[in-house]
Amino acid sequence: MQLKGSLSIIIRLEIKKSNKMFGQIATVVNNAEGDIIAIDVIKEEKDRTIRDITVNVQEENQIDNIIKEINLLPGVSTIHVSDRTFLVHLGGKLETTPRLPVKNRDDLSRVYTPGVARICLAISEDKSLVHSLTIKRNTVAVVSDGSAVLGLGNIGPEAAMPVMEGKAVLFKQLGDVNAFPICIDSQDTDEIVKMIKGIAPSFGGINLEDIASPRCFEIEKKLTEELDIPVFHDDQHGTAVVILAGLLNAIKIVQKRLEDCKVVICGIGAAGIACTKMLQSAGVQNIIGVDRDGALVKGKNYNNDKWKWYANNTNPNIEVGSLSDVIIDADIFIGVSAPGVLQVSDIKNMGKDPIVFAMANPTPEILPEEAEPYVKVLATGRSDYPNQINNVLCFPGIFRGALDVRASKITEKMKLAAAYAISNVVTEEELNPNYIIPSVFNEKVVESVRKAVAHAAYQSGVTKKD
Ligand SMILES: NC(=O)C1=CN([C@@H]2O[C@H](COP(=O)(O)OP(=O)(O)OC[C@H]3O[C@@H](n4cnc5c(N)ncnc54)[C@H](O)[C@@H]3O)[C@@H](O)[C@H]2O)C=CC1
Ligand SMILES: CC(=O)C(=O)O
Ligand SMILES: [Mg+2]
Repeated sequence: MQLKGSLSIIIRLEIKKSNKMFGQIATVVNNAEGDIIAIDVIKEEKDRTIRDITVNVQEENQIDNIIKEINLLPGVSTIHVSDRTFLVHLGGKLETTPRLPVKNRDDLSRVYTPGVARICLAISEDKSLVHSLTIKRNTVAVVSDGSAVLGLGNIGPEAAMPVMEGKAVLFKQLGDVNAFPICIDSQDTDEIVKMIKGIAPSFGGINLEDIASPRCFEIEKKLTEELDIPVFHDDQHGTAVVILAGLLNAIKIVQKRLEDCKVVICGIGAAGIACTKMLQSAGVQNIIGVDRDGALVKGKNYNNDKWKWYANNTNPNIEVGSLSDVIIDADIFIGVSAPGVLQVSDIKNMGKDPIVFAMANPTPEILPEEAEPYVKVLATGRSDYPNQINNVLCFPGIFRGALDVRASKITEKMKLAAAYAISNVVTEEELNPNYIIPSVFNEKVVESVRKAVAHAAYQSGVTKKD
């Protein structure tokens, strides 16, 4: 699969000093539409120089072109090529760090045996002490079965690991929540539930990730019923929270009311269904869901309970047909489906000042370059375009808030509070079509979400701690 989007490579070159070739190297890279962003001298010898050039390209096949052309230049040869994204993944992105040093026998006897036995016995007498005396209090499992990884599909648990590690890094960096990537080698609902219940004693929360629908709904429901720690399927609720946050601001720019808007959602899976429910909670009335076979409508027979619910509770005007049919006059398009599903001609048929959230990862439903001339507000799930609508704006803060008050669940009230908190980080003065949602690095985000979620948890009556 060829992926489009900023790729960064480092090419190590040997250049004979007798041939002054650097200008030609730059020309070759430029002609292949690569962008040289750094040059480092690795070694200087009398008759040769070794240099690393860092080049950004948009597509993988440009890399082969650049290397081929460079190797044709007299006196120049490539020693090796490394992909900077692969380099940051070498050895994984995480490690565990002890919170205290063990310097001598005295420390050892407290941290480990015999001293630790007293702590074990205390917890065995009062299980709730596990929250104050172990890592559980501040630790989340990021669990996937590898069945719906980003928009890449069912690529399996091993291939899901880099995404789960990435989520764990973000949990820690943004929310100071410890997180472990746990990829399970089973795609059987009951088996997954059993495995997660089995590891739950070690964790203060379970973040389900990239588990395909409809299996993800059943897994989340069973775990929520059976565990006393928050269980949160990020692709459903994290995404829905951030979409609502973005829409609350986008709608101000186009001066419409959510209640009056026609919203088309493409991809009625985990993210699409949760997003629909959240928008309904915020007052949207006319939502039309579209999947591979077109719009979901009342009266059609669906073999999945979620779609039956969907058909009966959305699309009030019973609009039928393909995405291109039902998108006519829509105010808002939300894509949580697959790359390239939306055409420019569809956007042209939308109502005045279209809002388009093309959120499939890593390649959106329409490329921003194509859509931009025809939309008023555009957002994607990616960090290399403005308006990144990504659940990373939600999950660190929502778990930070939930863990701080030892919430046993994440309720609708807590999710709505998170959405409003995220949207309110953007002030009236800052709001513009390229800034409807705060950056992931905006330090106010996690703190605002944390406070709002903790408060809503009290109001929902699900806290176990002041
Ligand atoms: N930006 C963000 O924060 C997030 C983005 N996403 C993206 O949304 C997409 C869906 O994710 P999930 O809901 O977790 O997956 P899912 O597998 O639960 O649902 C995907 C749905 O899209 C449908 N679909 C696939 N191709 C389609 C097409 N050509 N036309 C219409 N429908 C189509 C599938 O039938 C399925 O119902 C993925 O690309 C994922 O990366 C998901 C969560 C967060
Ligand atoms: C962002 C995310 O969770 C996804 O694309 O699946
Ligand atoms: Mg995901």
